[in-house]
Amino acid sequence: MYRVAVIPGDGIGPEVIDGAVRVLKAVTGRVRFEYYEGGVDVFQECGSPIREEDLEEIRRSDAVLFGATTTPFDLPGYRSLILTLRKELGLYANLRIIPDLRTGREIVIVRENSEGLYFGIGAVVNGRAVDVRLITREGAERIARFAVEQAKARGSFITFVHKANVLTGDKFFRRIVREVAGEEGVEVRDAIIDSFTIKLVRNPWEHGVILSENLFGDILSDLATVHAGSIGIVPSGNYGDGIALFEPVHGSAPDIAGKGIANPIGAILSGAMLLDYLGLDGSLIRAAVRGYVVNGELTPDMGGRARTEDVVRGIIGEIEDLLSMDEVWRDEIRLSRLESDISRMAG
Ligand SMILES: NC(=O)c1ccc[n+]([C@@H]2O[C@H](COP(=O)([O-])OP(=O)(O)OC[C@H]3O[C@@H](n4cnc5c(N)ncnc54)[C@H](O)[C@@H]3O)[C@@H](O)[C@H]2O)c1
Ligand SMILES: O=C(O)C[C@@H](O)C(=O)O
Ligand SMILES: [Mg+2]
Repeated sequence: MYRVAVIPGDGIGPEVIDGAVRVLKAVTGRVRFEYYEGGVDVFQECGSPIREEDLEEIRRSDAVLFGATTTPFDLPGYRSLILTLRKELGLYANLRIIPDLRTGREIVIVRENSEGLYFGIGAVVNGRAVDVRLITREGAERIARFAVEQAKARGSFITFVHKANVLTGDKFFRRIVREVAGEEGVEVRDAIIDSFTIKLVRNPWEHGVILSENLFGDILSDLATVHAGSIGIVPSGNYGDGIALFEPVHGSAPDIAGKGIANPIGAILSGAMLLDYLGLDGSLIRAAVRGYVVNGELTPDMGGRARTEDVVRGIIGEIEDLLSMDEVWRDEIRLSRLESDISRMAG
């Protein structure tokens, strides 16, 4: 039995995570879900967005499923929960897969997740504000290795997006990416961040594996979601050397929170990535989502009139249909339910 720590967060986080967990339960009985709170309320109680004892439990889990939290602009000492978790769990690589669900094409973005301007050193002194943009050799090498693996797995190349014509850190980062990729025989193409935004708008599917530092990767990945039809359907995985965390790319969307219309597909596809990570295979979920999107009513962000609940039920219905049709999946699910019953009986 795998232990998955679930952190729904606030805003639409709990709404989409509820759907993702129900979909995961429909495809596997081999996961136990354990819920944790986090965010501003926890910070006000204990000075950290996540309780220390919860963090210890989360570290002992096999993976994390995360929703989203709201980050106030003016709360002294507060650092967002997701940035805190990325740092505490050593999640240095953020893989964001922007799907075109109708054609099967993808935009693949590898975002350095622990350094750059998000490292966390900043201060205002004597009327001057400074944020340090940190790039280390160790950080650049490990994210370059991660991107190389992604490129090799896809038989593709890397587009390294930077501002090396201006920034010292990016000149350094670029040299290291070329060294690491060169050793593995993976091609690296240069792209300068500002003009690359035009290419990402015009020819989104032609850039192999897009690799960038933290802030550029954050912005590029939100921009790229436009090609998926909505940010609400884009999943991501945060990886390190230990545990991994899966989350939709979107935030807490306060403008639609509580209305029951959040698109749950990004969270559901993050659940599929989580299953892949556990070695349980997320392809049944992906097939069900593709099947649903072709015929089913979508949420308003994608021009439809469906509610979150309709989409979750529709995808679970697709899963049930696929299971009734497909021998292999049916046997796999039966086996996983059997294993779960045995492990429950064993205590
Ligand atoms: N991982 C995280 O916890 C995370 C990530 C990004 C932003 N945030 C936080 O979320 C809050 C809101 O940020 P924002 O407005 O810049 O970004 P956002 O992603 O929350 O929302 C941007 C726009 O996309 C829409 N949207 C997002 N997800 C959707 C979904 N699943 N279905 C339908 N529409 C969806 C929203 O309604 C909004 O119009 C901020 O406090 C920010 O700090 C948190
Ligand atoms: O700034 C962040 O990293 C939070 C959010 O914007 C994200 O994309 O994960
Ligand atoms: Mg972002």
